[in-house]
This record gives sequence, structure tokens and C-alpha cells, in this order.
Amino acid sequence: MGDKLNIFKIGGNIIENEEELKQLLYLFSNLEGHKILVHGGGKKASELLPKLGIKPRMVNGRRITDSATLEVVTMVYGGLVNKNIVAKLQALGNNAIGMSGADANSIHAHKRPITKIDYGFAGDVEGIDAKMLCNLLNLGLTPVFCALTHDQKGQLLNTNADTIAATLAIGLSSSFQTNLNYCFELNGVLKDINDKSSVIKNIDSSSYTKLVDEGVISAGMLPKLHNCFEALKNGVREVRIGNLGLFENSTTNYTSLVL
Ligand SMILES: Nc1ncnc2c1ncn2[C@@H]1O[C@H](COP(=O)(O)OP(=O)(O)O)[C@@H](O)[C@H]1O
Ligand SMILES: CC(=O)N[C@@H](CCC(=O)OP(=O)(O)O)C(=O)O
Repeated sequence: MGDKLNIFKIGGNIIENEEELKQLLYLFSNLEGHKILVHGGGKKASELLPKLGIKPRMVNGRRITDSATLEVVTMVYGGLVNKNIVAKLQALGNNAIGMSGADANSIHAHKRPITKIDYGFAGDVEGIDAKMLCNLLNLGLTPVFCALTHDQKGQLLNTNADTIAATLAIGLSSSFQTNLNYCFELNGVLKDINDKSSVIKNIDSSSYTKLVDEGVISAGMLPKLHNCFEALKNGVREVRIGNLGLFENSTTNYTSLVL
């Protein structure tokens, strides 16, 4: 098996918190070896859309993306958020390169088929160009992915950032020993959503089902955990959810997922 690869996905709340983002990028830039950062920005988009007269619409944690919404998320995710993070990593001495799925045709996707719900220009991912990304990593570059993909016919697609992170991790797990980290504003998956210290240390497939049935896990955490288990089932070595504790060596500060 090849070198280690650390993939970190950062969520909207961290992106919005200047101090936390600064700390996170500092810790990320100090990680040894190959690394990839994936960012969302859903919160920023949801704040900006109404200011432009567009109503944000989410169903099951996924954004309904009409053409006006697509224009805004392209500007926010691919422009403002991505370029800010790349510039900050450059300032920390990391040779970061901003990416969407369209850049270098890195992620292959198609428009989500219309079933009961028409999600509009939302992308479902098929896979990645692992060889090209290995080459980028071996050049010493740090790819920074936003939540946009394309259909290879010229259409950009809004794509959940958690899914992009899992897809990259799966696609690169035969070339690298891949760790996937979901970094958000809490220290992990909580047993009691009102008690920030109630972090569940380990979740396996059967305790996951139980936690969902008990209603402990809800909202954005549902698709996140689904992506975690998909990654573990498909060759990713380690999957963890937490906050800045993910960068510490202690095992107490985050949730580890096991099959
Ligand atoms: N048991 C739980 N533990 C922690 N967070 C939970 C739990 N159940 C639901 N959540 C919600 O999931 C959210 C994280 O999902 P999401 O907003 O999609 O993350 P991200 O910011 O990474 O995109 C948390 O802000 C929290 O409100
Ligand atoms: C299709 C879809 O839902 N796309 C997401 C992409 C951004 C994202 O995933 O942002 P967070 O990780 O910060 O939530 C959205 O527009 O909200």
C-alpha cells in the first residue's frame, strides 16, 4: 500500500467562523504528507440567496438548485470560499490549488434524475480521475475542492460536499492509505444534541441503525454518516467526525466510524 493521504472536509459553520477557520487551516497546513481539503459553504449560500431575491430551498439536506441558485452557488463555492481558502493556505506555505469537479475533469457526475423531487442542477457523482489526482498530489500540490461538479457536456452541477469528500477518498484508497475526516462545529456525533460533551466515541453499522431509530441522529448528520459508511465499505482505512480535536493524537476528541 502507498503513502498516507489525509482528506478533510470542512462544513459551512467553520467556514463562517473566521477564527476557527484560521486555526483549522493552520493545523491542516502542518499535516505531514499528501492531503486534500474539501469545503462546503451551504450556510453562506443560504444567507446570500435571499439578499438576491432567491428563496433557498432544501429537501432532505440537499439544495434544490434552479438556474438562478446555480449561478449564486457557483460564485460562492467556486469563487469566494474556494479562493479565500486557497490564498490562506498559500500564506501558510501550502501549495494549494483550487478545484471543482470540472477542473482537469477530476470528478465525473451527472444531473440527478427527476423522481418524486426535482432537485434541478444537483449532481450525483460517478467517480474520479484518480490517476490525474495522484499526479497532482505527487507534484506536492494540495487540492482544495469546492462543492461543484460537471456533466462533461458543459453543465455545472451543485454537489453535496460530504459526498465529494467520500468519493475522493474511495477513488484514491487503492493508491494511498486514506483517512477521511469530517470536521464541523461539534466535537463529534453527540448522544444528546443538547450536551456538547456527550460525544459518541465509536459508531458501527448496528449502533448507527439504533441511533437513527432512536432519533439521536437527524438532519445533516444522516447523509454525513451514510457517506462515512460508504467510504469504509469501499476501502477507506479510517473515517472520523469531529472538530479541531481531529488533529490531535488522542482518540477521545472525535467519533470514529467502524464497519
Ligand atoms: N447526534 C448528532 N450529533 C451531532 N450533530 C447532529 C446530530 N444529529 C443532528 N446533528 C446536526 O447535524 C449537523 C451537521 O450536519 P451538516 O450541517 O450537514 O454539517 P456540515 O456543517 O459539515 O455541512 C449539526 O450542526 C447538527 O445540528
Ligand atoms: C446539492 C447540495 O445540497 N449542495 C450543497 C453544497 C454545499 C455543501 O455541501 O455545504 P455544507 O457542507 O457547508 O453543508 C448546498 O448547496 O448546500
